[in-house]
Amino acid sequence: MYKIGLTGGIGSGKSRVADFFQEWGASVIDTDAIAHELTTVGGAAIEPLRAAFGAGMITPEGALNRQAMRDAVFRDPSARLRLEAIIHPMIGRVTQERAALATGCYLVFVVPLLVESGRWRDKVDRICVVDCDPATQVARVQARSGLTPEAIARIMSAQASREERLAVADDVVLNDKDTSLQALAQSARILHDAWCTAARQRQAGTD
Ligand SMILES: CC(C)(COP(=O)(O)OP(=O)(O)OC[C@H]1O[C@@H](n2cnc3c(N)ncnc32)[C@H](O)[C@@H]1O)[C@@H](O)C(=O)NCCC(=O)NCCS
Ligand SMILES: Nc1ncnc2c1ncn2[C@@H]1O[C@H](COP(=O)(O)OP(=O)(O)OP(=O)(O)O)[C@@H](O)[C@H]1O
Repeated sequence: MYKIGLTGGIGSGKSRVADFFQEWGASVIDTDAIAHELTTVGGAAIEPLRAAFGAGMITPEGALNRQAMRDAVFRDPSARLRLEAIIHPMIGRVTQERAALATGCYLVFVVPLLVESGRWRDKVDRICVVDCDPATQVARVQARSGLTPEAIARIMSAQASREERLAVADDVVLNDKDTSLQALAQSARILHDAWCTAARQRQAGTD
């Protein structure tokens, strides 16, 4: 199956762009959503996280205390690495299981840390970056979550830079402060059409 790795910094608009591709017939696997499933009440990561970080990181209901974990890991890189060492292999396994079942004209993996992980280049046909200026990222995340600009800056400093992402991109969707949702849909549509064509050509070549 033709595979796309879709990435971008926090608040760049990855989920919005992935929603368009899904509406147009692609399969979408969102690793952020998988991380949330693993850390909700009864999620497979809860007990390993309780053992590694203590009961204070788990809510009375049995979900991950996201605010406490956010405060811990984006202030302390060693804590972030411990969290990632537990949860990333789990995310990887679920991602593989879902990819094996995927249908549609092509498959999109939404991966916030695609560039950082360095493990995706050989797993996808195209790397697509949703590109956004950092000030707009901060404004969008603030509007969505109410996090302070300082908290958002800490998260962004744990991520690749705009330049590092663009350096590995095969395709770029610009989604900066002047990009309307209509313009975003238009640029996404151009990529969708190109990927469908490439996927069909690949299929024809293997028939
Ligand atoms: C630290 C946690 C609990 C904070 O939860 P919160 O609800 O505030 O954020 P959420 O999970 O919705 O993530 C929002 C965005 O933060 C950024 N982010 C999340 N984890 C990381 C990370 N380890 N490094 C850098 N940025 C990250 C991404 O841009 C992501 O889209 C959560 O982000 C988490 O469990 N992170 C570890 C899993 C992970 O690495 N996820 C991202 C890639 S799959
Ligand atoms: N071009 C745009 N015009 C207006 N709002 C936008 C635009 N692009 C994205 N947004 C809004 O900005 C917010 C962030 O977008 P989105 O959730 O798609 O980003 P993301 O890259 O998936 O972020 P995260 O990494 O935090 O999950 C959302 O509320 C979304 O609706």
